[in-house]
Amino acid sequence: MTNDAPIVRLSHLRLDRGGRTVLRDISLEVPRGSIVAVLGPSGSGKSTLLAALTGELEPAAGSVEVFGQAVPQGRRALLELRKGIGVLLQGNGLLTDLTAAENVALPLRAHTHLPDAVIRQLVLMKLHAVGLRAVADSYPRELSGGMARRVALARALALDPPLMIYDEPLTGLDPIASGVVMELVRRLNDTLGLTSIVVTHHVHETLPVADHAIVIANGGIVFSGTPAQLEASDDPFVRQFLNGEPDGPIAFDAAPRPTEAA
Ligand SMILES: Nc1ncnc2c1ncn2[C@@H]1O[C@H](COP(=O)(O)OP(=O)(O)OP(=O)(O)O)[C@@H](O)[C@H]1O
Repeated sequence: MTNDAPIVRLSHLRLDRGGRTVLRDISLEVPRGSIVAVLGPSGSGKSTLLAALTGELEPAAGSVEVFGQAVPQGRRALLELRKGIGVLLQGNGLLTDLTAAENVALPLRAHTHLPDAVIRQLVLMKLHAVGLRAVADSYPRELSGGMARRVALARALALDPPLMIYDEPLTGLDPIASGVVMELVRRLNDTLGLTSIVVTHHVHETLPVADHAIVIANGGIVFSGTPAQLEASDDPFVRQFLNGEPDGPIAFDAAPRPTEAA
């Protein structure tokens, strides 16, 4: 792929789950080096969109390209693709009986044949990148929530993936820890030359570090533009979402919605 080709390209994508259309006509290009925020209320389909990026969910229509290629369907090709995508899942997913360093080493042990001493050095570099080299030998229970999230981030970076996906990276964090994590997301993106997709309903913490934002609601994209354009939008969907209002044009899960899939 050429240098200016988008890292991710979604084209008229439709995603179904459980016989129901969750998202329809989703088109998005994520340029190399950018941070794109995917925003939307609970149940709007953010995790479903991520599942399509990692190949867990096949498109019902349209296409998903990552690194200039359609997301493959074969197991082996998918594993290869996923090595290039660092995922920070909701929660930390740290193994509690392993130290921070041992947690960060897991992907290196699973996917490389590097000697232990080299793995240790790489792990310390990743922990240094998130400002936590000093806690390499601490266990997750000895870390604050924000520190544990950063260790999980170091683990997601272990294999030097060009694309990072953050799924609700701020869940359970206080405002200060949230600020630290989001600044880290921006700094790592820029210093390591990454491209990042941040899926979240934490709009106000995420917009300051994002280059582009989309809002999904009612099964589709209701906004796509810069954070400044989002803040200035007077679209009723956008205003309802930004202000966290229960009543408005965004239908929440309790309301039935038409399906294409059934
Ligand atoms: N495996 C599944 N089978 C059937 N329906 C599903 C499945 N997973 C999700 N859904 C439905 O798809 C819709 C979107 O869910 P999704 O988890 O993608 O939303 P979300 O925006 O990530 O929500 P949250 O912010 O609460 O995590 C919901 O209505 C959900 O009930």
